[in-house]
Amino acid sequence: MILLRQLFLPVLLFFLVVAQWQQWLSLDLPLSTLIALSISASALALGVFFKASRIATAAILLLALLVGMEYSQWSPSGDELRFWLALGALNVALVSLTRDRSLFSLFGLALLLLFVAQATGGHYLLQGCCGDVLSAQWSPAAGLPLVDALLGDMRLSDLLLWSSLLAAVLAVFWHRDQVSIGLLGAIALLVIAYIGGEGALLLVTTAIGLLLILLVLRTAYDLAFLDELTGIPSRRAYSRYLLTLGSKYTIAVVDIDHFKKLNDTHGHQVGDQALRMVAAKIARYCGGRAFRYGGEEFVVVMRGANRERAEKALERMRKKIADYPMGIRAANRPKKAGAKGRKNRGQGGGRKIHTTVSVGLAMSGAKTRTPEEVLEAADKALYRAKRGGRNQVCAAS
Ligand SMILES: Nc1nc2c(ncn2[C@@H]2O[C@H](COP(=O)(O)OP(=O)(O)OP(=O)(O)O)[C@@H](O)[C@H]2O)c(=O)[nH]1
Repeated sequence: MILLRQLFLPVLLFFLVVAQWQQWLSLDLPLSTLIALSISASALALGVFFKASRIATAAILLLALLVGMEYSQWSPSGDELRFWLALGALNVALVSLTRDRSLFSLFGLALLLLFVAQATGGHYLLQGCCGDVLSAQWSPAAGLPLVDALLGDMRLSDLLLWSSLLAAVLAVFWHRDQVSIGLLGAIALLVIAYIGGEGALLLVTTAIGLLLILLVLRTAYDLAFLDELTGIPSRRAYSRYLLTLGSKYTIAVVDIDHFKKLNDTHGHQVGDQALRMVAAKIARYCGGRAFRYGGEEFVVVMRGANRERAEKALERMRKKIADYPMGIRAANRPKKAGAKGRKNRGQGGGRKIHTTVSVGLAMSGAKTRTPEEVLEAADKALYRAKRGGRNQVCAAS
């Protein structure tokens, strides 16, 4: 597999050179087709590069559709085009339901083989024996009026298309991530091509290619700038955000109290759970931008240097965290579902704990001109909050 991964790009380039030389591929195409092809190929390359295999696989399907249209002698009827679009949409939905795995894994190769088998099988079936199947409609089934009403006017391709939309919606609920939302968007665009026919195809494939590129870039951005554990922006994002600040701003440092004790008493998993809970509350109630600075420390940046407003927001945030009863997960929590598993899940035997935070804040001003100086002043204020008994907000004097 490693050899395959390393040889992928040279082999692809070699194939392109040979294909051009042998005139299997011609670049003598309309500009709009070349643009659509280049955008889809770029989405594929970015997907492979950033290991976003679901996006890369969707790009492969898109390229297959474009290449099929442009390079084969195939000029599809309306019914045929709708069939291929619906089959493409179904495969995108299938990809959306899977997890990101390397394209060069056995699973990735099996998926590619499945696409090739579908393309060849479908092509020969439609050209050969079974072209009629495309225009065939549902024949009423005895005693099933609801099914008849639902499937009444549907052709095979309609059924494939609606199933793919349904599967993609399921994938969104299952994964709850932006890739599955993006792939649902790609299927919605395929629906437009399905309705618009050949005239809409190039525009739609170009739009899907652009959507896939944006999706890879967004995923890469999140990898670089979001904290993996808590999901809020990381220290790197904080450094970037500082570059956008004007001269008046407030920085607060938020630190979880007695976090080492919490880890020692309940274990690191519960510690992580507390970090996630606190991060979510800070992001929601802090009144500015929240970042995980490192360990159990967060920073909040607010535009403007209004001490009263900042203190009010941070005090509310502190109280929300202190009042939140966090149900702790039992270390011996059963993995399998079942009556016992359900009873203990998320409860740690029914126990709730309360976590508190201490906050120090400082504003930019005559003595604190740079963000580093403001952060240092906020850190000193935090130290006073800890010394003063924790679970409080202190402002730099
Ligand atoms: N579970 C978990 N623990 C972490 C993580 N990062 C840092 N820690 C722990 O955070 C603890 C920080 O402890 P201290 O700096 O002594 O602070 P504290 O116990 O909160 O004490 P005070 O700040 O004085 O209230 C250490 O035990 C670290 O192991 C993490 O990502 N997950």
